[in-house]
Amino acid sequence: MPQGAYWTPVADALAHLREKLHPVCGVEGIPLCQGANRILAGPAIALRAHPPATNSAVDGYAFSGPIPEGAHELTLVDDRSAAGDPYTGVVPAGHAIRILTGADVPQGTDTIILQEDITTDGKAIAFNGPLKTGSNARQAGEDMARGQIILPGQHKLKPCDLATLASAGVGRLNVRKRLRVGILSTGDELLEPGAMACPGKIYDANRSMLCAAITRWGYDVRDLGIAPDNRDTIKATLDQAARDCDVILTSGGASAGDEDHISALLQNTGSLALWRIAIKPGRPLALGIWNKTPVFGLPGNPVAAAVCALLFARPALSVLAGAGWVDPVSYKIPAAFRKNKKGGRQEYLRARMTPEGSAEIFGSEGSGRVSGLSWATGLVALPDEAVAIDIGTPVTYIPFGEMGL
Ligand SMILES: Nc1nc2c(c(=O)[nH]1)N[C@H]1C(S)=C(S)[C@@H](COP(=O)(O)OP(=O)(O)OC[C@H]3O[C@@H](n4cnc5c(N)ncnc54)[C@H](O)[C@@H]3O)O[C@H]1N2
Ligand code: MOO
Repeated sequence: MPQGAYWTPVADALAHLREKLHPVCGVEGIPLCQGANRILAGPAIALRAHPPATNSAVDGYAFSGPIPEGAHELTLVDDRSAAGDPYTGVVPAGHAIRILTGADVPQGTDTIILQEDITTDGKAIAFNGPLKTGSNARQAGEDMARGQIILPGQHKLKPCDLATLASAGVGRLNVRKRLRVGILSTGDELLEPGAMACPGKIYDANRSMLCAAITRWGYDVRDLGIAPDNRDTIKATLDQAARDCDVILTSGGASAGDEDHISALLQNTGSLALWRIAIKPGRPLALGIWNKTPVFGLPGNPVAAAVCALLFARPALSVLAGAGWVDPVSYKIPAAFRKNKKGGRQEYLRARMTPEGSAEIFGSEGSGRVSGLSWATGLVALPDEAVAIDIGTPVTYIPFGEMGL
């Protein structure tokens, strides 16, 4: 650790964000079909029981149970109950009725036998017991009761949640308005991807990555482009962005070099809350406020920008967007590598899980080695303190998928 500066521990930086941030997005009503990735403004209540009526889980025959052990014969009612076209009469005792999967179980019946388990001449069915009452029937409300809370407020909706809500009769949702996230790259050296290459220039890797992550997280991306290393231009860009966005993510210029304008500008406003974090990669993360809008000054090196976005921006944006703080889900798996880590800062290594279920790491820890981000399927997180990792030592693995990527 370089001397002469204070390095905020990762846990302190996360605690600071968690304490200071609060939801900034209003509420709007939307149709259910647009709900994926949106955040519920309040609990979702089942407007209808699911299933709404007891229905059949199979194609077969319905009758009144229980049926004792032995051979049985039941006379068939000359009708049927089908999904969407239920039988509305009453099935008399000692009778059975043809029933199809999903059809309401008619009055006078409560038990269904699979069509494969009977023989029939079209007038009666013959089969062997025993059958318990309720066999092959899906009871009304067994999945969701009317009035039940089916999803809590602050929940970010997954595609499968839309099936749950639809089944419970919910057609419209009250959700948080989408968080507007500005993404700005800074640096004279940056070119738009695909532009004519020239000496001294590199392609902007961070903006596409960050814009895509923001979209995956369900937020509204405001692409602020590339700003040159000119303090007035960056200042004007931030002024406009603070009007158009709820939060701004920048990359580059977060350190303390002559052209590191983001940290300098935030420092000038007196709002640079956190700057140097005890983390590798990502040491010069600059967290501040620009005209009341939170700014995440991510480091320029793409790997550091990715790690800081996942570790700090993701939970913070989740709070701002109304979904509350989210910790990444991690797994303890054996290391497939050796490393002697020094104490003082947390380290995040590009990693992937081997077919045997252990964690291998990318060949280089250089935070400009962007290809390692594509190689990896997640990160191995190493603690602040010194650790000696040998093959088989349990390490913390966080799949990118658990961080919404
Ligand atoms: N004296 C010190 N120097 C540096 C320190 C330090 O603590 N003291 N930290 C180093 C670390 S660690 C990092 S990370 C970088 C971060 O610095 P900045 O955030 O100021 O980033 P830049 O200097 O602007 O850029 C760093 C590096 O990344 C490239 N870059 C920037 N933006 C992009 C982009 N959008 N796409 C692709 N590559 C990008 C840039 O060209 C530089 O190579 O500071 C160290 N120095
Ligand atoms: O944050 Mo830097 O990327 O550690 O090299």
